[in-house]
Amino acid sequence: MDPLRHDTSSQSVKDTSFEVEDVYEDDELTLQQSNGFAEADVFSLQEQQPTSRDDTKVAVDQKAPHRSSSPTHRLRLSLNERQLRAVTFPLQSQLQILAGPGTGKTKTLISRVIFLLSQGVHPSNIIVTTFTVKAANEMRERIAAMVGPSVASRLVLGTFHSIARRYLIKYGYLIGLPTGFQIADETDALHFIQSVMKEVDPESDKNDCRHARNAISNMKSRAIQPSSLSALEYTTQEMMQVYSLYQGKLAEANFLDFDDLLLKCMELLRTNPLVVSNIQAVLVDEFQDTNVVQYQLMKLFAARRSNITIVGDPDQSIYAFRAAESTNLMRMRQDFQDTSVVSLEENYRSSGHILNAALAVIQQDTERIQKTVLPNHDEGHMPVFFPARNPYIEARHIVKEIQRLIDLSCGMLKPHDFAILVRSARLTRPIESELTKAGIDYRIVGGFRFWEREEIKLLVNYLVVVKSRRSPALLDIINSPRRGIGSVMQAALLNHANAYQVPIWDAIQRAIDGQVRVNAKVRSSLKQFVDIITEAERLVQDSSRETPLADALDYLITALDYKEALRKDRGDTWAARWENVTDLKEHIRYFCATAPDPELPDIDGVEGTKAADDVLSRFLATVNLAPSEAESSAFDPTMVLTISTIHGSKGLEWPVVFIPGVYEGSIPHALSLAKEVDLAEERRLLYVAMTRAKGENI
Ligand SMILES: Nc1ncnc2c1ncn2[C@@H]1O[C@H](COP(=O)(O)OP(=O)(O)OP(=O)(O)O)[C@@H](O)[C@H]1O
Repeated sequence: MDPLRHDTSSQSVKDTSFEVEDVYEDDELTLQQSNGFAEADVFSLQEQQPTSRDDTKVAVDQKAPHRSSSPTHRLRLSLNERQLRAVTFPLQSQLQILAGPGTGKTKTLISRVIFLLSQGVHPSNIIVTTFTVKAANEMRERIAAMVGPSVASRLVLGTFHSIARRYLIKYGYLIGLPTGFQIADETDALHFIQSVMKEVDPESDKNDCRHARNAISNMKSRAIQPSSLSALEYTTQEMMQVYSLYQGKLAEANFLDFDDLLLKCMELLRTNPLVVSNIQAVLVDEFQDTNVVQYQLMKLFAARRSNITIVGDPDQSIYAFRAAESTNLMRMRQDFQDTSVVSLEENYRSSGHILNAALAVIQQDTERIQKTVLPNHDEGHMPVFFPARNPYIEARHIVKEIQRLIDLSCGMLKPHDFAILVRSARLTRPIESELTKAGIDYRIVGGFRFWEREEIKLLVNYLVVVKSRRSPALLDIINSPRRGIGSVMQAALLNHANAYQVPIWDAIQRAIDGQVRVNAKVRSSLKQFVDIITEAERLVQDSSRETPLADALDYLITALDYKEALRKDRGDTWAARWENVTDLKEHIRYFCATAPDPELPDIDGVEGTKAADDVLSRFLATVNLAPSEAESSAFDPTMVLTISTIHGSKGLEWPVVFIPGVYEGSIPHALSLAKEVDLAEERRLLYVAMTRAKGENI
């Protein structure tokens, strides 16, 4: 048998007696067997189900001298009894690991992946979904530390969106998806909506467009198609028309928006289940925040063997505004009647007082399912409530406290041990200015994406247009940096394109050829613009170059005289902006040097497309799917404090956490006060924020 192809036979813990060497060619795993024990043996010891944690340790310790180097052995020692039970649960089962914050859900999920590998499941037959790209990267690193990077890199691990994209790249043709599709980010999607809204309702403004965008995305995350009858329960006839035209625009330009990635993948797997016939296990992190479509995708991924492990905490469901459905937990139990539930109860993160304070918040929700969360640590210090009269006093207090704690700990606590978690981005300004005054370095994550900075977005938009001339980003870059193609000229090009039903790019070409009336200066600017895009495209496609994408970016920066343009137009901020551009250059060089995810494995009986995923498309996809900051790593990371939105802090932890702006109108948000269900989500939000804190002594 080719070890790197899939075993399509079913497996269970009990019948998997072969050793890992038998299954993989990968050196990492076989090396780890050099002590003479198959990993499967190590874990199958757990099948004895020891009666207490101490018993477990004794049983393991007796064997320890023989296998102290085994990663799974080390892993097993670090798990408590319930975690171990969840980790070693039989294959071919459906398991919900439900637990409060800091109880080791993520750790347990990672350990289960290691367990599955030790049972002979090939990494490319395991799908693991995470909620963010950052979480996926961290998880892959932690798994790689135990089984080696080559095995870890073969896991199909990522967000639902990135996994869906990988399937569509390889098999999208089976549902008629043209190759080379691009992902429409929020700005692109809004552009498409705007052009549609102009047709449907010429009076519409930006707010209407945003409303339409949200309404459509909401319908898509419930798998409601423009044609479906039930749609009218959610929206109006006019909105359905906008939805339908919007889909047409996306298709015409060969774009998929974020929701489409999931919907198209669902269509692919429904009509061609063979493409996931190799999948032996599906694991889902942060299950409480999955929406209907993601739930369906999970089922489709697992269609062949129904081996599903999910971890979640209904109390941490904070994405209802994105149509996340905490009812998916019940749905799963209905769909899979044999679903087992393991609950973890010990909180290893927070000190007793922090945990109790957080529980006092969440327990106000009388509708929630009660569950036990017990502190594993001492009580520690009481959390502090500091009533501040205004945000400036609050910011000064926070920064003083940080300095005091660093001094008090004689430097044991460093800036990276602190996080400031905010309800919304606008709360950070006074805090940032106090931190700057105090000389404390900080990074901002979640909701303030590097990629959304103006100077970065512009260069990325150039690359988008290099990839796809039909991108709506074309109008964002045509006069930026300024080249005399102002709004009147742009409107003329747009009118021509609409009148002759041609893309704007063609209208530009026609203007250069003299078919559209423009003055000589504009013509020359248009020509210069077209030449820049064409040359950048040539460079990207030049396979004789080592780093064609990085070379194309360097060319763009030079051809646009970008440094000078920033200096001229961006006042005092130009130097900081130029630094970001330098970071982008470095990031792209690094990206070019990093190997892409290995291709999804070939499946017998179904042809996959090859080489559709060029370097520029891959880069643009990582930009679009990136959750947070790309930070310059020029400084000492321990000296950098974190500012994050609460939403962006999911799954993370710090010794000391500050939560500014906890007052009615902020948390809970003013818009949530009227409805109990919204209020409950606000409580969960505060609960998530509070439970990120470990306590200063931990
Ligand atoms: N059995 C254990 N023994 C010691 N420490 C543990 C154990 N299980 C988990 N931990 C530690 O507890 C902390 C929280 O673990 P983890 O992040 O996996 O929890 P979680 O349940 O996913 O948290 P959350 O849902 O709040 O993000 C981590 O520092 C982890 O290393």
